[in-house]
Amino acid sequence: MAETRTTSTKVGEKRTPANDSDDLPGGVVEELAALRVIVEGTAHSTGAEFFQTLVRHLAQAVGAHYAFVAEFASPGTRTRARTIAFWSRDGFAENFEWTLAGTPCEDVVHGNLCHHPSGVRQNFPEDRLVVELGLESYLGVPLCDPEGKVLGHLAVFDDRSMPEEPRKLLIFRIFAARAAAELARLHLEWELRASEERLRDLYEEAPIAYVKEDLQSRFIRANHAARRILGIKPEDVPGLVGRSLVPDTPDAQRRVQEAFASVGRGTDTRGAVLEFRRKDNGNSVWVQWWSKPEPGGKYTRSMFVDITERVRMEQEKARLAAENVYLQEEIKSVHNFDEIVGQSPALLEALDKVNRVARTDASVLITGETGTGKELIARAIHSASRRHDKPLIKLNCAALPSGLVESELFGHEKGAFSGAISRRVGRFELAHGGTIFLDEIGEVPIEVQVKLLRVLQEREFERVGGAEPIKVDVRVIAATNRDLVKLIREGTFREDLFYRLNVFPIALPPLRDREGDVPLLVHLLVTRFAARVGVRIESVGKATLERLNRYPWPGNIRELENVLERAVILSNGPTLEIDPEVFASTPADRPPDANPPRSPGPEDEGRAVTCVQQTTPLESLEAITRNHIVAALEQSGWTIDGPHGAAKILALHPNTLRSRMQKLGIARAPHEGRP
Ligand SMILES: Nc1ncnc2c1ncn2[C@@H]1O[C@H](COP(=O)(O)OP(=O)(O)OP(=O)(O)O)[C@@H](O)[C@H]1O
Repeated sequence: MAETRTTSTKVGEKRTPANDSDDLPGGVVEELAALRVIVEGTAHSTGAEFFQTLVRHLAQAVGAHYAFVAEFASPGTRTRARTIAFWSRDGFAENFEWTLAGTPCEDVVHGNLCHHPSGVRQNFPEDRLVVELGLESYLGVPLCDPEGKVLGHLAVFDDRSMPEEPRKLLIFRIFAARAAAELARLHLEWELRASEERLRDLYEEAPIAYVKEDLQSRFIRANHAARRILGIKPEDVPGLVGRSLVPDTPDAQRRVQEAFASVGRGTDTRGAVLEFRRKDNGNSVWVQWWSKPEPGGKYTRSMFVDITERVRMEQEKARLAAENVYLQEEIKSVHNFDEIVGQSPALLEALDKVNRVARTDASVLITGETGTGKELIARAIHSASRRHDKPLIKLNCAALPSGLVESELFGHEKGAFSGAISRRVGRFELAHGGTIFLDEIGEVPIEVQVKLLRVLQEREFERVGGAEPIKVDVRVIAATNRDLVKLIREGTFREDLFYRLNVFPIALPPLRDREGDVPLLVHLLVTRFAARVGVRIESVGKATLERLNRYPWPGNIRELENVLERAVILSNGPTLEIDPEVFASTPADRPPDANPPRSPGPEDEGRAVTCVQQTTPLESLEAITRNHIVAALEQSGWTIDGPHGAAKILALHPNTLRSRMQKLGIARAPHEGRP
């Protein structure tokens, strides 16, 4: 083994170039030349290129055959190193990796400058490189970051001896300082890149949607969640105008305008609720959206979460609430459609049509005078149809101010939003799967008729104030007591709508044309009212029945119901009698064919009204009942029980009378004493 002299200086010891140069008489020129080489050679390069330039010039400057700069092979373990640039005699050699133990570099990476002027081969027989290259000498220095942490090392070595020369050492140190600075810079850059990558991953994979956009809502960046919610591909992102995905409905536009107006102020803490259409399939998505402008004021960072599911649930809740209200109204009205009474050929013909059409989905137009049973027939069609377990939704088009008919039929989008989506569901949506019964169809305002026509033709419509088409599967049954053909002539009813509705017409005969049906109806209705009022009626007087039969019933069955209900309330015994006076001032004695009563229309309002006023109670039935009970009480001196009591006069059980008095709020005035 050759004699070796090893110098080892701990990193951090003060060995400045100035100290070394003091020992260098006349070496200044060479140092300057070396410095120039290093500055000029590396000034414009960084990274791998910088290190290549550095090792080449270093080898030249110190007159060694070999030079390399190396770093730790993996940042965690410091047992292996790899070269970043390796100058070998007269060219760059391939970089390589090696285990530090048993090599001259081992001591260097622990923070020491090591100089082996000779004998390296003998001292490090396990080092393959040393042996292969037949090395004699080695000079190595650790490369540290500003905090003193060793990042790698710089070494020159030779197959000749390398005597200790302070001038060479100085040059070597200058190169080392440059290399250390670049290595430290690279490490910082890597760390920065890694942390940026981590942030990018976080941004990209975050479950919340993030978008960077300009104040015109032009997208700059959108993370994965944002792209997924809006149905956009990565290549769609740059330049996509977010607002172009907002549907063109007044409500959606208003929301987005308000949201962007508040961006300058920073959006409110609850987040704006916005509606978008997905770019890929046009489906509706709802998001809760927050946005904050960047300090420069040119861009804004937006963040949103998908709340479509929540909104749908709220909409469904609203729909169910509307349905619930409607169904409760329905329950309150008594449906006796199982009791269509009559055997007149005219009625049987109508019922035969009901049977035929019920099985189909055809639209039906029921015509007939008022009170002929049009609604009853509509219900009968629905309950005999395949839709019977779905709702039958009714709308009396004459019962609403014309301005409300449209929103009642089709629903409307409501503007205000304070945490919940508020919209009104129309009758058509409620009837989905079932039947809609449009009573008094002749009263539908002409402007709404177009929309109605579209539902009939295309089975779709938009809510008032909405743009989204809504598909429905609804069977339409309409009814009217007006002459629609006349309305068409007058220009208040659309002909095309008429033909759409009139696919299957059913004309209900007026009661006066239903021969033999009056006695059957009288029997049914008297039994029903007697049970309801709580009186016992066994028969109807012969003369009364005759009068009922002869009377032309301009108000049809509804009028018959009213007359009979009043008669039952006023009845005094088991045989129902009706005062001939009830019919006296009516056209009852007139032969029906001579001057048949017509249903009241605007053109003959005066006559019809007179007729109805004469035959129907002017007061409500409740008022009549009340007056009648009070009259009986006054006659009995407010005595309820006993042979001369009011209960006896009224043929009621005393307890029934008491409860009825309580219900109607009948009480004796204080000065009349207690009953
Ligand atoms: N054939 C019938 N048998 C028993 N009751 C009937 C019959 N037809 C109608 N009614 C009864 O007569 C009343 C009026 O019927 P409905 O309301 O169906 O008539 P309408 O033609 O729709 O009346 P409007 O044109 O005034 O709306 C209801 O109480 C109904 O139950």
